Amino acid sequence: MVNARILVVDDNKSVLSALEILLQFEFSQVETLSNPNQLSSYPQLNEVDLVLLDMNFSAGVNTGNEGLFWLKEIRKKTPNTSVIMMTAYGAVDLAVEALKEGAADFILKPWNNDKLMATVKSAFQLRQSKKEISRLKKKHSGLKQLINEDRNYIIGNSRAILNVLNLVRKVGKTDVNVLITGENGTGKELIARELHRTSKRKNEVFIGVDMGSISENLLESELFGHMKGAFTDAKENRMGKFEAANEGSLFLDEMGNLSLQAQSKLLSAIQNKAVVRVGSNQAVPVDIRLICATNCNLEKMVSEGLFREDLLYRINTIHIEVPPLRERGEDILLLADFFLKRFTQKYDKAGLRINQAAQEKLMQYNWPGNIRELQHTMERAVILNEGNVLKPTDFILQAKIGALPDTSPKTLDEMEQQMISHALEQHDGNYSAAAEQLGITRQTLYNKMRKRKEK
Ligand SMILES: Nc1ncnc2c1ncn2[C@@H]1O[C@H](COP(=O)(O)OP(=O)(O)OP(=O)(O)O)[C@@H](O)[C@H]1O
Repeated sequence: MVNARILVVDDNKSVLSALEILLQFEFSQVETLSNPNQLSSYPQLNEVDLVLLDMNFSAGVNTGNEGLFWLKEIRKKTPNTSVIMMTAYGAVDLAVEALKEGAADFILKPWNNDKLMATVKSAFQLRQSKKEISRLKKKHSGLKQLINEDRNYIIGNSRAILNVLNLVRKVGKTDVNVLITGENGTGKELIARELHRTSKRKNEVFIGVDMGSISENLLESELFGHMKGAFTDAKENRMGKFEAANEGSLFLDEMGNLSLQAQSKLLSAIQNKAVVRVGSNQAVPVDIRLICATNCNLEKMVSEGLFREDLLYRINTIHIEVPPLRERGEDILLLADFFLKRFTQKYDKAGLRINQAAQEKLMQYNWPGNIRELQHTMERAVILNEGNVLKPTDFILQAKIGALPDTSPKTLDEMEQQMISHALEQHDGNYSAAAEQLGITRQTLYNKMRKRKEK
């Protein structure tokens, strides 16, 4: 028994009862109606799965117009309900017209029971498939929204970041491939998301792949997908990131970590605008906007034979360089404040602020880990602080020597700056104590700090 609600509309009572008896064998709910005028107020018509509708109601009239009229009415009221037309006059042109108006199928009277049942069942299945498609479409668009959710804002007021954002706005609208370079933690992924958000693909997905974290033997299947049985763990067919990003943007991070073999496979996918799943020999076309990122100098890698020049040429139609945080001095406090707000909210520590000396400390540090390091530093400070004020000692800035660019002072000026920072840090931002340790007056220390800010 199929769980479906079916309504038969015909002014001939014997047709109604014959069809009711027949259909009840297969369908759980069969209802009948002899007057189509009652269709407009029929209870929960939108929950009827299928209507079997006569084409001619007024005695002696057989143009089919009445049936077509009621077909249109039903389609208007409940577009998802399937309608099968019934007529004793098998005019083909009438059938075609009804189908054009959206009827699911056509039955001729007198009907053959088996044929009628087959027609009704397949119309019902079609309706179920349409319902499923519309449910999946809704789910798909909900998922896309979730994936693209705008969780991150690009904070910054420095000339350097404003230039980058300006370029993003210009390039975002186009469909060109973009290469984003910059040190770790400078915000390359955020820029990539912004490019997607400002593009015409913004309602499609943004798929990110960290090329550095995928092992060589899995890379091809991750990017291009695989067929069931292609290798031991391939238990079923799976699409890769290229196919998943179809019509959207594909962000390939850590491009400098790709082996030459992987580079050549990637190049062929980009050139052909198609991928071949591992274990298949069929090319699947893909339409993606490619955004790549790296902290490596790919040009240098090309000259050393470590990166394919033709691949570099393909991926860097536009090159965006994201500046390190130390070159965006005026953004440090802006970002610190942004993260302070985020983490005081997250850890329920409203009212926490950063004092002047701590601000100096943040300003003077050179942030080798860039914005990610600042973000972690702020989070740690907010978690560990037990008062209302974040002081220099709350900020543990311990750049690991190996991971640091060379920060040893190269000029007298730099050495002085480091000594001042160190003294302030040791004395928790207390200017008098720091000045005493440095063997200068408090005023001289102030003057030096002021001059430094003016530079
Ligand atoms: N301008 C910014 N405003 C606010 N948050 C930022 C900004 N730039 C980066 N961030 C945050 O800093 C963190 C690091 O950024 P992101 O991951 O984009 O850097 P990345 O350059 O891609 O790093 P990696 O090279 O390590 O992949 C993220 O949490 C990001 O949200």
